[in-house]
Amino acid sequence: MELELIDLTKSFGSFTAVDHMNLTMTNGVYGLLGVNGAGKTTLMRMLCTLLRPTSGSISCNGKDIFKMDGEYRKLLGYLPQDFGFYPEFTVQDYLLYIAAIKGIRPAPARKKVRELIPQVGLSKAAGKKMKKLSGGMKRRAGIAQAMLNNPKILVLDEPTAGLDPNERIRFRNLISELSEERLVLLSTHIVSDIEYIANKIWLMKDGTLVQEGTAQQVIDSMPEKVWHCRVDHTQIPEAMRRYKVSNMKSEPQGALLRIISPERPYPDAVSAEPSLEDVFLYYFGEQPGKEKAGESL
Ligand SMILES: Nc1ncnc2c1ncn2[C@@H]1O[C@H](COP(=O)(O)OP(=O)(O)OP(=O)(O)O)[C@@H](O)[C@H]1O
Repeated sequence: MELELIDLTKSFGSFTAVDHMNLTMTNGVYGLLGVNGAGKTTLMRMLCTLLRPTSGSISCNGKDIFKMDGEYRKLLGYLPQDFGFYPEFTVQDYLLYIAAIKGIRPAPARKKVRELIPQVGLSKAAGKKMKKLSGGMKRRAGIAQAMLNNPKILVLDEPTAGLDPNERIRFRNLISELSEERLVLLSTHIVSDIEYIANKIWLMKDGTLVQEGTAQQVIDSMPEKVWHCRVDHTQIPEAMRRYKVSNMKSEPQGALLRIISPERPYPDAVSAEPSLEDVFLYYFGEQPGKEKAGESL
């Protein structure tokens, strides 16, 4: 399976949400990381043929996906950010209903639903109404609906939004399990969602890719260094103004700061191993010294 984006662009009026993106995906997990408004959903909606590009193309194994029509949709599973469900339906009925919409015949649909429910960890909830499920369970039901046609391409838009840490871990494991012999693209603005499971990470900002590679390659790409330093309480505001501070731990005698900076910020600062969180802050955090909106009011 190969998906190729060539010069892919989507504009809404004069605003360009996805700006001449070029990339190729094969089987494995791809993590699309970016802040709100980066263009992730727009990109995913184009990949699912729900939005037409303004220019450029997307091809699947060499064929234009917009010309493949039903053939492409058979290969595709999609979990939108806000997926609709019928609150009064049980999990099982909901999945059977979606299977019917997808044109899967009743007997194979029942078989697939029986297979998927335990796979997404919903065995005990199969007879529960959708409205009674926790956020994590709903998301898992959402993944199950995207998997009904056994898709070769699985697109998940912010699938971990609103999940608690346990549900996040469970979810990550599920994605890893599902990614065998499949192309999985998932978007998030939470680094830990993809740090350990994505074979490739894309950092997306203002409609373009600012960095790509394995977690380690993305970490190695950061041109600045990470420093640990202890400062007095009175120095904190100044440090926050001058530097990108990726973490601050307050202690009785001061604060332990994690700073991203090209040079040693304080004489006693010691250099630390950068993490993907630091890279995220480096590319997406506010510039030091910039006034925050409303600060002068
Ligand atoms: N139909 C539309 N008309 C006009 N502007 C749009 C439309 N859809 C998206 N945009 C704009 O395109 C930009 C990218 O939006 P998009 O939803 O793709 O970002 P995102 O990275 O998915 O963010 P989020 O995490 O908030 O969903 C935003 O500035 C958004 O306001």
